[in-house]
Amino acid sequence: MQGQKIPATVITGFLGAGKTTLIRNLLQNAGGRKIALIINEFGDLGVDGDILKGCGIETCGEDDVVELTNGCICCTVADDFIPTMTRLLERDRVPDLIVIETSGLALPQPLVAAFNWPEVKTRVTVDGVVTVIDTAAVADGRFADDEEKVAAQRAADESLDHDKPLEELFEDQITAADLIVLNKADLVDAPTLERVRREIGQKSARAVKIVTAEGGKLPADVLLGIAAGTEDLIAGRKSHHELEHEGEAHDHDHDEFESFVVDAGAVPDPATFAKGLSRLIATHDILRLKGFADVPGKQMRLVVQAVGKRIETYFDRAWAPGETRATRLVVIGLHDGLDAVRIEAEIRALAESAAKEAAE
Ligand SMILES: Nc1nc2c(ncn2[C@@H]2O[C@H](COP(=O)(O)OP(=O)(O)OP(=O)(O)O)[C@@H](O)[C@H]2O)c(=O)[nH]1
Repeated sequence: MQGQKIPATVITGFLGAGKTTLIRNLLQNAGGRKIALIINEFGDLGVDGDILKGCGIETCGEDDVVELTNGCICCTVADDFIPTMTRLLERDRVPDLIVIETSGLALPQPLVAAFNWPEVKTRVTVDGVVTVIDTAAVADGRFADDEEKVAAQRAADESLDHDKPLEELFEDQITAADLIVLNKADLVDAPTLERVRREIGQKSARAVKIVTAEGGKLPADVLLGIAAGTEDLIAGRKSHHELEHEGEAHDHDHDEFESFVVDAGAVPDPATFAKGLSRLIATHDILRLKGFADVPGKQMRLVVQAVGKRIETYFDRAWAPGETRATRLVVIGLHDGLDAVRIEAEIRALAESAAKEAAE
């Protein structure tokens, strides 16, 4: 029994798996529950929080969305997460439910362990850790790290301890799960979905429930009310990093990943811009690119979302009065694979050439 503690649901999963999309859907089906959201992102541009704030769902006002952008939540527990939780719990009307979206690069373990801190433990319990998976990316082998590349990196720098960044992080997020969502089921056929389900089932040491979803659409009852009390169990779900450094005082970091923000000019022709971005993403092996674009003559803001080569653009809301219309994109990739100067110049050139084409 968890008594009257407030349930908190942790939504984790790799970059672009569909965490924000799933949360948006959950908010729409929240059945009047007052939900507070804590959103953590890798990169200096708060895109997810901004998208959720802009979604106009009644149960979720601007005050109910707290963004943590000072790095991955697993590394900023003491400085960011605990104070944020304390402030939430001091509010006049405490939420019925807290939903936490981790960054796509976060290890869920340190975050869940933080629910054992005295400030939080008496008031909140982790209802469940929901791990969202991009089924199409798994099917494409995105998380099976390139063994040759890993070996070359280690040979060049013996001190590297996170030698398989993508694969390990992916496995750590599965290890922490109380529920696994195979999202983007629409992008694969039925046999592929079954293959991925088996693969993920094998990676999970415990018999964790696996469900499939398209567009993160799942009934709220599937995601909520798991009543796992995960904070009491997390010590048994160690990450690769914790296993490697057991008994040592050792901080982990995210040095193997990098992000930067690009400011580009207005984009009169979103379709041409998106096509160019998709080519650029493939050339530079960018893991994730997202942000907003200014399309002249349009009242609405354009959202740009890319996960690997797959790119999506849509208008989400009108630019607010006083808000500066701008094109800003965050780019995330592996540290040794990103040439930030070139990528920035190429994105700017793409916006310019899209502008020229529209003018002709
Ligand atoms: N085809 C398809 N696309 C999806 C699905 N779910 C999400 N997407 C798209 O995938 C992209 C990333 O979705 P997000 O919900 O932003 O992913 P995220 O996990 O929050 O991303 P990060 O916070 O950057 O790690 C967006 O373009 C979504 O529209 C799905 O089930 N099918």
